[in-house]
Amino acid sequence: MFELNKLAKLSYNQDNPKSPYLFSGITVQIQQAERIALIGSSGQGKSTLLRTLALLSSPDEGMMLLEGASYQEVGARNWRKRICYVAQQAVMLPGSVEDNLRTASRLHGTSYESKLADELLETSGLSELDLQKNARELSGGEMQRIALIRSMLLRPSVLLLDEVTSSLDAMNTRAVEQLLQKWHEKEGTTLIGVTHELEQAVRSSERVWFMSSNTILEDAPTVRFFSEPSTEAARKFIGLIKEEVQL
Ligand SMILES: Nc1ncnc2c1ncn2[C@@H]1O[C@H](COP(=O)(O)OP(=O)(O)OP(=O)(O)O)[C@@H](O)[C@H]1O
Repeated sequence: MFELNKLAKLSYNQDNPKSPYLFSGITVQIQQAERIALIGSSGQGKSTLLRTLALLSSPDEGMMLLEGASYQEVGARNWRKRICYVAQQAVMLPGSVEDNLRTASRLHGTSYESKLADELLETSGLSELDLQKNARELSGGEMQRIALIRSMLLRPSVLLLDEVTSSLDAMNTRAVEQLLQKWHEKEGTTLIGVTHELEQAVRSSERVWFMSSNTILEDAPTVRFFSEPSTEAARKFIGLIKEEVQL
């Protein structure tokens, strides 16, 4: 369904003696709808990888295919309709919350599904929100959920989630996790989510992509990754986080 073949992005710092790449040699396949957690330490390029998958940044080498068609064949506009990136720092466009929710359908020429929007607002804990409110006056957590719903309304094949619950309290985090799980089951959407919370990765994925050494060093079922990581880097990473959690 979605395939990356030797995908690479050059680093800003070309003089780095270790590698000229931020990441390289990324070869993975997604055969059917999956929930994938993209994890790894800070600065590995997780966000940049997601942005590249959504064609918000171009790959420097390698190939990306969606249902057998390359990103060049599909074209940036159609590609971005089908593979949506939801940023950690949600960006609200000028206007009301409703204007924001309508943006994606307006841009892509699809119809706005107000009933679905209401359902998504309710399930993510935003049923009380005044849709005529200026979107830029929302709290960080409200903006994150509106940005997520704005993308979901496009019904993409792949949703790329960049720490989308980082501004939410525990209750709303769970609500959004459940919303995404149901969406994945109902719509068959593939979810690829960056998280720094390993418990969240365990709760909300069946597969892990572990980024280290400028690539996806491990690609494994979530349970196996956390019980028997096959590289020293992953063992260290899991161990460090466990220590932090105990503190
Ligand atoms: N071509 C590039 N594109 C984007 N970032 C690059 C590039 N080359 C080098 N960098 C650097 O690499 C890092 C990549 O940051 P990015 O946010 O993608 O990593 P991350 O793994 O998501 O980090 P975090 O977990 O802290 O959010 C940044 O420090 C950035 O300056």
